Amino acid sequence: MNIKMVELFVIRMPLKTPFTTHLGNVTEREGIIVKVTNQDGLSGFGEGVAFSSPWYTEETVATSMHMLSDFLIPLLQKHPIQHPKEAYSLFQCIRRNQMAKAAIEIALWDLYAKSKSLPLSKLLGGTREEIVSGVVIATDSMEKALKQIEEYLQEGYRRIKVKINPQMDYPLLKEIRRHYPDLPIMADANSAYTLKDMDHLKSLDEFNLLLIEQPLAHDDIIEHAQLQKELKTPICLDESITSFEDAQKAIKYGSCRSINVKIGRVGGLYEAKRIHDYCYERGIPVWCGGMIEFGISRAHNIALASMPGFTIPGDISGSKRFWEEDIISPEVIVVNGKISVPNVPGIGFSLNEKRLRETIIAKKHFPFRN
Ligand SMILES: O=C(O)CCC(=O)c1ccccc1C(=O)O
Ligand SMILES: [Mg+2]
Repeated sequence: MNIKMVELFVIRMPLKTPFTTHLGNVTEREGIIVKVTNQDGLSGFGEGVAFSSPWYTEETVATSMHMLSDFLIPLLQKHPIQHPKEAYSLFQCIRRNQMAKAAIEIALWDLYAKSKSLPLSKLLGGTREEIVSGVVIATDSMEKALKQIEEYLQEGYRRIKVKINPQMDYPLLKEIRRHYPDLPIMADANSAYTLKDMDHLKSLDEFNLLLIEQPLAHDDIIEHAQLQKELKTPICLDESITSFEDAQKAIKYGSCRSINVKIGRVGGLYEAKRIHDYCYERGIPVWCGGMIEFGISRAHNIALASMPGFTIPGDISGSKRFWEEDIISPEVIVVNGKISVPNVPGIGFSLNEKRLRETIIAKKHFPFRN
């Protein structure tokens, strides 16, 4: 791919409103923007989606910077590749660290798509011209949740997801259903329950949820299979699926009926596409998850979600959901609940250099000798 330079930029922005789950509050977001430039002067962009602390997965911004700087970029320097799908096997000698791997792997996909003058969505096999957007409600009170839902519906969103936990589930969902009997609703537990809560979780079946996401342990697929046998509501796995093999096992053993595909959590677009293809062949619906991300990762999500198996609206909201001003230009906008898939080479959005300068807190560069 004739790489000439890789640059890493750590940026930081406050969220417009705090994002609250039973695992804590996110009020500020740090992330890593990756820029890969080739000999022709074309650049591809990626984003590292690990958080500042390891509350969602074990990775952090600092561990990602370490992996990228000391292992992943040096591997690429030593072993030139012809196609981005080779990065996945090149990185296999490093255990896990999926978000660090994805950060640079997706930049290679963007660069490759640009070098072939193809939209990334088309390169991946995407077929949609627009995708249905969804928005997540993550707040600490019923009143705030209802107010946010009303506002988002007014902005055009057509599907919501609410964060739940044993202290805040049945009454919250009951109240939302009372106001919106037909709204497509998902509930995401981020592992707030155990099998002891089986009867309690069964009581949520009455709300006709699209699905319940990751009710049990973050690394479990065994007990989820037990739970799915008893629940009418489809279980969707998020945290438990960190690779194609995890997805295969979860489906084989009946641990879930849908998968939340996050590019960062599974180590890149190649692996995300493999999970999609496997599920698509078997009629298992998938959807694209979110990471409170900046625009570069959001743009990659849009390309991914244009593939035919992404039949459930994802957590892909507009740039304005989290940011006063996003890091991309133009920003991602939601019109009538939908986002259009760009039809220009690569991810279809460029880096907003002014916003980068305003939010940057560290940078590093890695020249390549060819
Ligand atoms: O980006 C978004 O829209 C938020 C999606 C979300 O729920 C989330 C955000 C950060 C970490 C984990 C999760 C999750 O899906 O569990
Ligand atoms: Mg989740």
